[in-house]
Amino acid sequence: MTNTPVELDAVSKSFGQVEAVREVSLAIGKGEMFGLIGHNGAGKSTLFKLMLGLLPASAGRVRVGGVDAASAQFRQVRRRIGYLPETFVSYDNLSGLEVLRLFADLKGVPRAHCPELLERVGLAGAGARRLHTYSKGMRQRLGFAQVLLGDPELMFLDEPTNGLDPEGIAGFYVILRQARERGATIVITSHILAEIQHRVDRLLILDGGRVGALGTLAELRARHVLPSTIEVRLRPGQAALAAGLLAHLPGVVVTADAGADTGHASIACPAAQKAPVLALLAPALLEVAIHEPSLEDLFLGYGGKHARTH
Ligand SMILES: Nc1ncnc2c1ncn2[C@@H]1O[C@H](COP(=O)(O)OP(=O)(O)OP(=O)(O)O)[C@@H](O)[C@H]1O
Repeated sequence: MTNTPVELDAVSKSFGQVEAVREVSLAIGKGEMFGLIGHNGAGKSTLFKLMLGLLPASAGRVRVGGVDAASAQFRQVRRRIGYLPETFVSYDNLSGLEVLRLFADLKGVPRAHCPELLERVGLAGAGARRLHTYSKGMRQRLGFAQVLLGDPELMFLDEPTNGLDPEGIAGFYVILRQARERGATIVITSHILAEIQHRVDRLLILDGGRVGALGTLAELRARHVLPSTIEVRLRPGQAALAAGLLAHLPGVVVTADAGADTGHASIACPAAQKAPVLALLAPALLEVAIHEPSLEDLFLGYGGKHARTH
């Protein structure tokens, strides 16, 4: 695959009056783990379908694997892509192993790989069971096994950890890490922002179908100056004084426990003020913890405002 497996150039998609995706331009590099987040109705699934060639764009150009997604040659590229839809649905009266074999045939992958794949996703003992007996998490695991058939160079995973237990989630990310080690490119969506924020290289926050923000978590933090939070415990009687001590520092807001003197204060603080705050409090400081703005904080500052559920 090319060095830029995904290239979107001013891509838009409308369904009647609804502009689901609006002028999105984006390039995802080979080996990148790329996160796509946005509120319900922000356009994530539509963008996935555009990148998979399942929907034609209304405007703009979609190139995946170096090939135009609207062209006849794209069928060849699609064979090298793994896709996990938001809900993995298959034939309920087939066993897990039979379903996987079916997908192996469709992808042109030897059936002999199927039992090993079931084992990798934690379904070794359940391959002979029919799908209608599977739990939600087991279906998701089977869907993931289907994605891994043929070691795809590019994976699109739509809320892949939905329904997985904590052990399943940890195992899932181990498999993704192994896939990346062999050079795979991964595009992932999730509503569980804490889970993906330290796992993706870059993020796109879709806001009402548009690019709300694009970059690494560090870049987004730097660009959209959100305060860090410094939690401190000070010597007895000092917490109430902290507010006065820090009052002249621009942008610093102190919230101290009222009433009981726990010595605890929470300080919202622009990045540039962290060192001066700590220097001023140092003589009275017993404990300190610094929390940087999370992806959730950033998200609520962008697309979070614009949920679209119609
Ligand atoms: N086939 C369709 N026909 C009409 N409107 C559609 C169709 N598919 C999506 N939409 C609309 O396009 C917008 C974007 O939907 P999309 O499913 O891409 O959002 P999403 O970000 O994946 O949402 P969620 O987080 O809820 O899965 C929504 O307003 C949705 O109602």
